Amino acid sequence: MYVLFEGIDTCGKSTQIRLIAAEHPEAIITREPGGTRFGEKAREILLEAKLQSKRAELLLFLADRAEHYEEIVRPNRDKLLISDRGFLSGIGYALANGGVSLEELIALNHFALQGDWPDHIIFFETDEATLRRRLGEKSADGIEERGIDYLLTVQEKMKEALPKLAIPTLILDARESVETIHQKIVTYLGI
Ligand SMILES: Nc1ncnc2c1ncn2[C@@H]1O[C@H](COP(=O)(O)OP(=O)(O)O)[C@@H](O)[C@H]1O
Ligand SMILES: Cc1cn([C@H]2C[C@H](O)[C@@H](COP(=O)(O)OP(=O)(O)O)O2)c(=O)[nH]c1=O
Repeated sequence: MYVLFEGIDTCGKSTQIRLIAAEHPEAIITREPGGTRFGEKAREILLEAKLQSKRAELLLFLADRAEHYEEIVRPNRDKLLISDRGFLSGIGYALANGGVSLEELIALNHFALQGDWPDHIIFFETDEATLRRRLGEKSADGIEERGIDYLLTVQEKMKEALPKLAIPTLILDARESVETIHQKIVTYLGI
């Protein structure tokens, strides 16, 4: 079962993944960008967010995704496989950057993932006040430095894309307690 944890920065993805990892030592936990040797190098470049071409940035995220699929997802498809971000981030951030349509992004991601979409998406929705507070408590990487409005636009783009993807999705309110959210995820996934 291939599950994406999705949502903008600080919505609580890593916190929830850590709880599942502790309860399920057999789970394969991975992330995008990253998760492979190539991916960790790509991640360093991508998080600096210094590429001048948004297209180059998008293609590097997609190259990371294709390698991640081949090395991590495909061989572990039948295990509990949880990824901290995946192609929904790919779509949301790229739409917020502009210059590419949702239809093009679906086709590009279909290519990178060999048409093998995740089984479920766990989507965390946050709000401006929570985002502001949580971002204030951590040091920003290059992408986060693009600002609050940018991240809220990314969230809107992800929400708009979800119905077009037809992937079973659990939508969570990021403001709820860590334990409430955890229980909702465990019940939804049946794990
Ligand atoms: N449900 C929650 N309620 C309050 N604080 C939370 C909750 N989930 C996560 N946090 C806190 O918010 C911050 C960002 O959480 P994190 O899991 O790292 O988000 P993400 O992986 O989505 O960037 C951390 O300081 C974390 O402890
Ligand atoms: C997977 C992916 C991530 N991103 C962005 C989202 C994040 O800002 C960054 C990954 O950072 P990361 O530290 O993994 O996210 P978080 O702060 O939520 O823990 O890359 C894209 O722009 N496109 C993509 O395809």
